Amino acid sequence: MAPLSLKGLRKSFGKVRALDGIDLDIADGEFFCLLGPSGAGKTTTLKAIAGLEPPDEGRVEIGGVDMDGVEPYDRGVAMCFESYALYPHYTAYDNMASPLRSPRHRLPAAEARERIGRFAELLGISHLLDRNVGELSNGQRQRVALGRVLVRPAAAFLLDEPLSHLDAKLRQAMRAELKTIGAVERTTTLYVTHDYVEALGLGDRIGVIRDGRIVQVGTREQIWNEPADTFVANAFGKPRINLVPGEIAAGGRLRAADGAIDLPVDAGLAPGRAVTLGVRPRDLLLLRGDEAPPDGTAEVGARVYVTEVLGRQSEVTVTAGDQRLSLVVPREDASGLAPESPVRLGVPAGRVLLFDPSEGGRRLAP
Ligand SMILES: Nc1ncnc2c1ncn2[C@@H]1O[C@H](COP(=O)(O)OP(=O)(O)OP(=O)(O)O)[C@@H](O)[C@H]1O
Repeated sequence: MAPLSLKGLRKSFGKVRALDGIDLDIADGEFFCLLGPSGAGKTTTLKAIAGLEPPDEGRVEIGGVDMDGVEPYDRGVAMCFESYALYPHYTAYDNMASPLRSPRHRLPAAEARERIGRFAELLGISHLLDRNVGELSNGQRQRVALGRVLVRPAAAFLLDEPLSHLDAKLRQAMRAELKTIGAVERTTTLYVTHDYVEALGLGDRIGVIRDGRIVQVGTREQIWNEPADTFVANAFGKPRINLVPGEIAAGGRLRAADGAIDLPVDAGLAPGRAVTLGVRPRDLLLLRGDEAPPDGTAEVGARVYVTEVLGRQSEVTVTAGDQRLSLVVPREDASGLAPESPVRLGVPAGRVLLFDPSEGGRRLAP
């Protein structure tokens, strides 16, 4: 167990700047998720920590020790790649056992067997241990690869999309298992994903990375309720957050969607200032009949564009003024909503976020 600290990491591949000054502190025993789109620099960050891709500038510290000049196998980290590197002609058991047979991590045979058995059980692969890895499905191989990483006592685990090849149901089950394994082992873990559900479900804290920089670090509540900018707001939630151009009007009001949205705001912004209003689809209300909006909720007239059933809920897309908005409502509330039907929405003023339309869309309020 050890804290991880990255200071000003930079790395370029030719003209591509993969890391553009990564600063990150992960506490001892913390489960930290790094979320970002393809090409953001996630894998390069892990490789820099593991010592597989030395940074051009900056520093990696593990357990307070500067890793400059320390060979990968001396860093005490165990890394799991998305492209699991397994020995295809070995059994799953021998693949999991191989790190424990190396001189550096050798464990007494009985202890190794016990650990392998325990992790195989947690990962649901006990029945596969005698099979050659070459005969396994991608999802099974991925679990063996993960097992091979976790079985070895390490100062930190670096996991690169370790569940990407599992089907949705198994993925959900494994997320829960992983969290338990983390709690049991209490090992500092840096977990890389481009799946926001995974990040929200697993991370003690989450870091959002874009273009080789960390855009925001926070708990799931902070990232969800106070996204640093429109990029972070867009990265979490499906359907995506509604982002609507608007303007601060006189008397502390916000007007958006060509005047269709008119809300009181308490943002301390000067009238005439352009803003982007953000509101999540699950925060919008569909007002029924002549139901009055609850306190603190503004009413907005709209027309149904399309509805789509998502299990027990429905996504309703409406047109308000010159904008399309998505809302997610209980399925029964959306039944009978034909395209073009007029509807009334409730926009809770307390759930509205304001962003700067320029300056990278940084959040202005609350
Ligand atoms: N060995 C390399 N040679 C050249 N370019 C590289 C190399 N490794 C990474 N890059 C580039 O650096 C950038 C960051 O890559 P990286 O693999 O870290 O992203 P990522 O966030 O892990 O993406 P993904 O989710 O697709 O795996 C990308 O533009 C990538 O093409």
